[in-house]
Amino acid sequence: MVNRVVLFVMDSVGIGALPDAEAFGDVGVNTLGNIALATGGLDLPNLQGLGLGNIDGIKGVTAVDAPKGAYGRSDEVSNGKDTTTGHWELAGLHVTEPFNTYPEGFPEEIISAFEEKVGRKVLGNKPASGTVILDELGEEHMKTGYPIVYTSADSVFQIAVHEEIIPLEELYKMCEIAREIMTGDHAVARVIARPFVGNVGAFTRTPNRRDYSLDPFGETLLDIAKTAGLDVIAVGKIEDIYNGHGVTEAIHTKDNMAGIDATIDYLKKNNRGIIFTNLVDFDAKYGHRRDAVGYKKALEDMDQRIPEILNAMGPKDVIIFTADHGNDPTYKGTDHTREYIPIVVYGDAIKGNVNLGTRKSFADIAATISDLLEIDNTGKGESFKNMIIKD
Ligand SMILES: O=P(O)(O)O[C@H]1O[C@H](CO)[C@@H](O)[C@H]1O
Ligand SMILES: [Mn+2]
Ligand SMILES: [Mn+2]
Repeated sequence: MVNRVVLFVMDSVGIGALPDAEAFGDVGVNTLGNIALATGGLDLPNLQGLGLGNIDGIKGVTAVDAPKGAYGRSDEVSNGKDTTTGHWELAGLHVTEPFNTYPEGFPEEIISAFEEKVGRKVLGNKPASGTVILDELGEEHMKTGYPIVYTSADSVFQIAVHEEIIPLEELYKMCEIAREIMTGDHAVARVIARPFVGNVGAFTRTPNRRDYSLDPFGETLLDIAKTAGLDVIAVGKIEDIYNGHGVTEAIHTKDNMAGIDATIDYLKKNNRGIIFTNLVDFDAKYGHRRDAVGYKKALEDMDQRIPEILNAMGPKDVIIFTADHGNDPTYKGTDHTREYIPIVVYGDAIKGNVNLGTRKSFADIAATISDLLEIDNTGKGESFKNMIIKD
């Protein structure tokens, strides 16, 4: 009997190119493997003890003799390599129609509608790295008060403003306006507030980022669990990714360590259902910034805290460590990479040393969680509960 599942997403921690990676512009990508190569190796004793290094085809971490958990990797059915797509598939949806992207910037009619509604002109309107575009346009923004609008290879409409030039409330209002415009034919996966502070040449982004997602197009694992009367606790940006759907309680955390703290706090509380955590620093602070050394340290810092997480678990708790896409910091550009995700499952009720092989869809995780909690499933994905549960 399983009472609670912790679904722990290490954002962007991919483990090697998917068979179709080339169609996404990704050749030879391997977030974990290439970080290990570039930095002289990864020290992840706790994840390795659970079986991370035993996963088929994994590079950069070593296998142990008798891993304490079940382990595997998964292919992605959905047509995309962004956070929304990855998380929706993890929760049991297949995103076969990719979200709109804007490699040439947003069309004139979109920009003019936005400018008219917010009462300001905009700067930028092109794909860019969020830190590079501040260096380029931050000063002009401070002089004119025009928000910086930019996108990336992801399906995103991002608005960057200096917190002392445009108050946060106004930025959030702008995002709501953009969210209304970017629907229908221009359904973008996310509108994102990207506030920053500081002086010219030394701008830094603040934790007041906010994501405005589309509603999931179908019922997810979260909705099903909530309807069944279970707790669905969202830690980090999970609440945003599902636009609040199926979430019963949420906490937004400022960094990976705070996300781990919150997960442990919730594990110590009396709840039943799903604790769904996203640790985004791997992606936002190191993957997109192509900082392999920083990424390595973030991974090792997380690994050091795994014993604390496991100690907070009770006999009816199960934890699943996984990811949503890759973001190889050694690869060209600054975008995500199309990769396998790792799956490591651990708990008193779970058999150790079980190889789950290569799963066909991230949705297998949703199906397995449904099965473990004895609730309905979304109809996508195949449960591997029978392989992992102790008799
Ligand atoms: O370069 P920054 O602004 O961090 O952008 C990254 O963060 C956004 C959301 O994931 C995507 O656009 C991605 O490219
Ligand atoms: Mn992500
Ligand atoms: Mn990202």
